[in-house]
Amino acid sequence: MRPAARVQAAIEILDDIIAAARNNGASADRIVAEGLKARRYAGSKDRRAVREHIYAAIRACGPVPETGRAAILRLAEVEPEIADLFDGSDYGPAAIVNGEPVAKGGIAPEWLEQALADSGIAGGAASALLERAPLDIRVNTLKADRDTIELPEQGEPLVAPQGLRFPVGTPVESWDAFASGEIEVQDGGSQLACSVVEAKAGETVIDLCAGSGGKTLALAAQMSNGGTLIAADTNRDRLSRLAPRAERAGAEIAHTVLLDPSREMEALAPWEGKADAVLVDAPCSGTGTWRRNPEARWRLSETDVAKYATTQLRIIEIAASLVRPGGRIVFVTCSLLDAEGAQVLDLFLARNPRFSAGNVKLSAGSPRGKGWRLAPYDDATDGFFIARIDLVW
Ligand SMILES: C[S@@+](CC[C@H](N)C(=O)[O-])C[C@H]1O[C@@H](n2cnc3c(N)ncnc32)[C@H](O)[C@@H]1O
Repeated sequence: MRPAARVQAAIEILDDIIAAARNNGASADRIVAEGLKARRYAGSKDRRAVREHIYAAIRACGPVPETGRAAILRLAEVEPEIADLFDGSDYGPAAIVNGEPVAKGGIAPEWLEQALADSGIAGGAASALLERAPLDIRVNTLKADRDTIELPEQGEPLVAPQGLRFPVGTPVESWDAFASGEIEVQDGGSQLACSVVEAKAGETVIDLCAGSGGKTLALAAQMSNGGTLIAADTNRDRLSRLAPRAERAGAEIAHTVLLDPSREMEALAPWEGKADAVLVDAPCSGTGTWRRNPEARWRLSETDVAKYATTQLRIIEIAASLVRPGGRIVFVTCSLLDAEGAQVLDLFLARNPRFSAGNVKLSAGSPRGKGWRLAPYDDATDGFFIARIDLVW
């Protein structure tokens, strides 16, 4: 494909991404994969170039653009060489017309940019939300150790005790150490959030929103495979992906429990008042993970954020009925909005006087309200709100 044809392909695929974002349709990743598959004539270099144009355009537009063409024209403001490819040639985009609509730049839709600013994320801190994320792994201490593991490439050690960082695109999943479960792909921030649980061998620990078990595996390693580790979630599909991962990682203690979304305690009754620690890695808007999923910001509404906050509070209250006196809850969201972090924590503490905010002992991040925050700009991790909540009496 000629460079101009690649730009036209990006415009067409962006049109589908924009329509899907407006109608809650398929994810950008899936649309890009399908759009490239449909263009059989595109070679691997073409595919890479089209994909890069698409994601660069998504990052360059704040609010949802009207069209794919307007999105690429916005990208051309940041990367002027793109404008030269609007040459009206065969299979390329038509020449630019004076006064043609160009999508708006910025970080996100206006209301969301404001909500982030109100939560202390503005300027460089806001732009950093859209930078490309590096590739982090966690060395699985059930099978190896960061100090002695031998890998095909040398990673940069992270603040997270077993974390290593590699450049984007490093094929870690094809390494022997991945197949044998010695390493897991996990953002450094996510590793730090797990470390706040301080899970120990012999304890009873519940990962209440386990999903496909990224954090469960880290907890099993913390517990040296000793004790009781429950991985619960309401999503059958996600939870079913945990078993093969746990097997590869040698996480023998991880036991899955599928929850009914409105009657979670029915399946969790055996652990009522018994857990030493409950991790609530709650569903959220994901503003802290836009580096990996920049189109997510086009799908959010203020109502969504309010709904997430309500769900988060509900799930922490479920966790509260699971911990034993002296036990702890670790509440985590991958969002930088206070509405899904510090404010939810305040509300929970106000409604549950037997609990108090505990110390988050991390060597990265900074305090936010009664909790802690990791942010791409300051900490070079995904964005997280993390709080420890202790059951004091
Ligand atoms: C942020 S994701 C968890 C990611 C996972 N902990 C990991 O590290 O890969 C939030 C999870 O909460 C689950 N969830 C939503 N409502 C829930 C509920 N009422 N009880 C438990 N889990 C719930 C979702 O299905 C989703 O998998």
